[in-house]
Amino acid sequence: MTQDELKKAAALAALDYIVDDTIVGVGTGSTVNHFIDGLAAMRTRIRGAVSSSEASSARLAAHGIPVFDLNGIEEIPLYVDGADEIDGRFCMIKGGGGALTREKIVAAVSARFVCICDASKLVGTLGRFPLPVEVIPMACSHVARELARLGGQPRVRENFVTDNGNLIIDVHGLTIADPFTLEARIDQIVGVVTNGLFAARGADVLLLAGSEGVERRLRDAAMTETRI
Ligand SMILES: O=C[C@H](O)[C@H](O)[C@H](O)COP(=O)(O)O
Repeated sequence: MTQDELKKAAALAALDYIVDDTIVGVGTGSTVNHFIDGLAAMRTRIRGAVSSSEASSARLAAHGIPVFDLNGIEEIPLYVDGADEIDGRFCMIKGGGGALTREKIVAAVSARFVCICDASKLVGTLGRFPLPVEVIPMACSHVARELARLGGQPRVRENFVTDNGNLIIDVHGLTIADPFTLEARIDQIVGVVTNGLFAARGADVLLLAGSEGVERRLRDAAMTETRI
């Protein structure tokens, strides 16, 4: 199977987690696009979605799925999103598509985070994928210097502006042994909006697609594994 076929398999497995008559939290990226396309067939069973990016909102709307403003929503039972890397503790690097801030916001108010990935995303230690950091434009040089002090090689993402009108610095060369501490440390740098480490709010369920099928891993059940 190609990587895209694996992404689709993981995405479609997440449809089993849909709760009828609720609002679904929807992430961003090529894996999530398959989820949105699958969700279209179930749109009469849900009230609609809260989206983490303009791109996902447009795709949801094109399928006739209502997209709600998060501020009007009290409860999101389920958030479905991909990741650039995920480790054994279900901490993730996200933001390869630049949607990390809205993703982190929607994930923060969702009861359950289901991460959908092809098997290449599972790593022992986070950091091979450059860590995205969203920054206020006027603080870009300051934040880059601070990130270099933490041991990374910061590079401003070229020709890219986030949905929030900010810039992304991708930090290369990090070996992230303690994602919880690093996430909090980077957030303390003045000018940082969000960083792409999702440790404090990691995934609850991982749907990992490989050549043998989609493996479901649960963080809170001592890494129980079942084939589905
Ligand atoms: O900003 C983008 C998101 O964090 C994505 O979930 C992440 O980059 C994974 O994307 P993809 O599903 O395209 O590999």
